[in-house]
Order: sequence, then C-alpha cells, then structure tokens
Amino acid sequence: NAANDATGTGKGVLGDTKTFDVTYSGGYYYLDGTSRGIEIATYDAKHVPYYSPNLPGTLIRSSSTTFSDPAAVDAHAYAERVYDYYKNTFGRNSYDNKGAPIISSVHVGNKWNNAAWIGTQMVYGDGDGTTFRTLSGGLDVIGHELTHAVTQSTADLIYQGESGALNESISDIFGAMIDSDDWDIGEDVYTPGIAGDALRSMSDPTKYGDPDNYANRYTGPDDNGGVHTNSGINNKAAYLMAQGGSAYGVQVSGIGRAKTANIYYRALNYYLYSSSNFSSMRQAAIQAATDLYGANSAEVNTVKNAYSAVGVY
Ligand SMILES: CCCCC[C@H](S)C(=O)N[C@@H](Cc1ccccc1)C(=O)N[C@@H](C)C(=O)O
Ligand SMILES: [Ca+2]
Ligand SMILES: [Zn+2]
Repeated sequence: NAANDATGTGKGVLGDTKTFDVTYSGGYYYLDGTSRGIEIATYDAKHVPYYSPNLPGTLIRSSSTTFSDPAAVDAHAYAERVYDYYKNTFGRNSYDNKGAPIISSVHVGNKWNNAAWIGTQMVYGDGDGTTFRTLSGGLDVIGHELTHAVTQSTADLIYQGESGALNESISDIFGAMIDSDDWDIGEDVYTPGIAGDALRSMSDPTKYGDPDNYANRYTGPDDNGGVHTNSGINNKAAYLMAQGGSAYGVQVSGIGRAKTANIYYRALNYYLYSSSNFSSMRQAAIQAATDLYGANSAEVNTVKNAYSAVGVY
C-alpha cells in the first residue's frame, strides 16, 4: 500500500544515476513498486537459464534506498519507462491492458548474450562483455521485450517465418519509439569495446547484413526462418514512414514518429493476426492509417509508398 511506497536510487549499467519505485517492508527496500497501480518487480535469477523453473529467482532488496546492482537498476527503471510509454501514449494499462504485473529477472544464464520475453516475464543475460554488456542497460532492449508481451496479448504473431519477422519488427519499432533518440537497436549494450555500432539498424538494415527489401529476404531455416534478419524489411518500411526518404527508386514523405507509432499500434490491436505475412502487414497498416487519418490522407499515401519502397505489396 502507499504507506510502504518509497523511492529507490542507483547507478545504471552506463553509470548514470536513476530513481525508481520500491517498497519498504521489515527493514528492507524491495525492487517491487506499486505506485503506478500495477506491480513492477525485479528479481535476481542467480544465473539459472531462461528456461529454468526456478525463475523469477530472488526479489532484489537493499537495506537502504540505494541499489548497487546496475543490471537490476536499469531493468527496473526501464520497465517503468516502458509501462509509462504505453499508458501515456495509448492508454494501455500494462502489456495485457488489464494491469498485469511486470516481472523481470536479471543475471539470467551464464554470460548469456541475449534477453527475452518468456511468455510470463522478461529475462536479461549479462552478456560476455565482448558481444554484449548486461542487456538491461539498453532502453530499446526493454522496449523490445515488453512489446513481445503486447504482441502476445494482441495479434500473437507466430514466431516463425514472415509472421515471426513481423513479431520481431514490431518489437524493434516500439523499442525505437521508446528509445527515441535514434533508429539503431541495441547500440547501448552491443560490443562495449566498439563505439558507434549496433545490433541492428532500422534506417539501414543492410549496415548489419539484414535485408531492406522483400526481394532480398532470407528463406532458409535458421533462427525460425530468419526472424531477426527479415525484420529489417518491415523495420525499413517503418523508418521510411516516420522519417521519409527513398529506397529502390520510391520516394516516401515522412509523417513522423508519433503517427507511425499510432498506425502500428492500431494495426497490432485490430488488423494483424497470428499468421499475418508481409503483404497483410501492408494491408493492416493501410487500414489503420485510413481509420486514423482518412482514406485519401497523406498518411495513407506514405504507408503505401513505404511498403512499395521495400518491395512489399
Ligand atoms: C529465448 C531466446 C531469445 C529469443 C529472442 C528474443 S525475443 C530477442 O529477440 N532478443 C533480442 C535482444 C535484444 C533486443 C534489442 C537490442 C539488443 C538485443 C535480440 O535481438 N536477440 C538477438 C541477439 C537474437 O536472438 O538473435
Ligand atoms: Ca536505440
Ligand atoms: Zn525479440
């Protein structure tokens, strides 16, 4: 209850100090905030793997309001940021729109170079220090993972082939909308020894070997049919929709981040379904833009051009 609500503080993965909601009980402060009206809690997995039945692990506590685990500080503070984004932007109350608790575990696995939504909670690896630093240090990582939960509660796009690439792309799109100062994905946690690179780029997916056109999609079996690479095709479309530009001879006039987010959010809630492919993504985005801005609007025209530019019809 409110009487036990307190404000915690601590340094994040990049050394920046953050504050966040905690709860006082029995001489300890717990990373378990309820001041938003839902529970946001962060646990220490103590290196069990992401498929372990022992998740979430141990609720993180401190004998003062200062928390000394950077991975936990960022996982917790960024979960609040992502909750606030969905609530303030779309009125969505947690990933299920019914106030579900947001549970995160840090220190999952042993030097695990990944993070995930495992259907019930978020899990973050510490990285091996070369490929990744601890993954909760990236706001776009939390945005990506919690958006998988939103997708699971709405279109529930099958994590395979084209619907799987769309699932991944929707997570990158909202990761980039929330971590809104760039169109890179993972730049804050990827290769700490190399400046200026990222795991993926939405403005130019080909920079990291991902396709930016349907004609160049991966059709092999790896990674559930290339869900993390073919996401580049839809990521490029979303980037062009927001920022404008030209690709493969097609000019697109940008409509900005906010309208682009509105179109994808509406498509996700009303028009995408579990087996949607790239072509049905195009139709869903056109319909969402039509609903929001009108059939002959500049926004609808931009959506059509953005998908034509990446070879999706
Ligand atoms: C259980 C196994 C992992 C499932 C894939 C998760 S959802 C995922 O896509 N994770 C992101 C993590 C991420 C997100 C944003 C920025 C950096 C890293 C991901 O892209 N993982 C890559 C490394 C992959 O699994 O290929
Ligand atoms: Ca980013
Ligand atoms: Zn993902």
